[in-house]
Amino acid sequence: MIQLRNITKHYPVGFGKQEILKDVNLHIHEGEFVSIMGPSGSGKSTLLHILGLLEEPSEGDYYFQGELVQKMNDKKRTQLHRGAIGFVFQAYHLIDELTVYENIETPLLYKNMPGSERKSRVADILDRFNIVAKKDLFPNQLSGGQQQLVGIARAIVAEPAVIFADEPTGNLHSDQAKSIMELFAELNRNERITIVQVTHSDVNAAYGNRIIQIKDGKVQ
Ligand SMILES: Nc1ncnc2c1ncn2[C@@H]1O[C@H](COP(=O)(O)OP(=O)(O)OP(=O)(O)O)[C@@H](O)[C@H]1O
Repeated sequence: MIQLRNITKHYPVGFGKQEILKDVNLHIHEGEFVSIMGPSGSGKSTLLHILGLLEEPSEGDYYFQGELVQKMNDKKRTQLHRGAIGFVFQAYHLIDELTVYENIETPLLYKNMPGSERKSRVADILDRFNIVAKKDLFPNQLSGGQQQLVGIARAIVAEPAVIFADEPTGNLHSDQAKSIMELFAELNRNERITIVQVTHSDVNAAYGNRIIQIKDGKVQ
């Protein structure tokens, strides 16, 4: 599903450049639940952003579902963002001015889905995540764990093939973290959604079926 070949990423620093990712080769198959681990600053988020089409690599080839990402036009990338890819951020990134319901509905508005289908999809997700009673509240009226649930609900409402999650439980208590991880494991197992998470936690990594270690920008 995902293949990286000789990916590098560097940023200009003074007259030189700082290498963040060095010659990364990676294969992620459909249905895997992969955890990316490594020390702070080793390039985990940078790698995840490249995988999630939020950043461009400096060199190398990235194939997503068999297609070379560099050759995709903006329309195709936008399509992938709206359909195939869900991204979950550590800091939730919900829209403060929208209610829980509206936040979750947003990705479906971009897909030109009929109103009745939109309503039923959002209702299903609210029900499944046990947040029906919160649907008219705004993000700042929710706990961190509830906000992250909404973030995940928004990421999966359009039924993506893959979810990229950057330390999704980084700001949560351990019991909240546990329910989020159980939810990911269930989505992976029952709905065959491929999951790639960045985590510092061995406990969270154990929910997946493969660990990718990264150190100094290199996959070990
Ligand atoms: N836009 C940027 N410009 C310059 N350097 C950057 C930029 N983005 C990231 N870096 C650098 O790239 C390195 C790797 O950052 P990254 O966020 O990928 O690490 P990480 O492994 O996710 O770290 P952490 O576990 O602390 O979140 C860091 O040294 C960071 O300063």
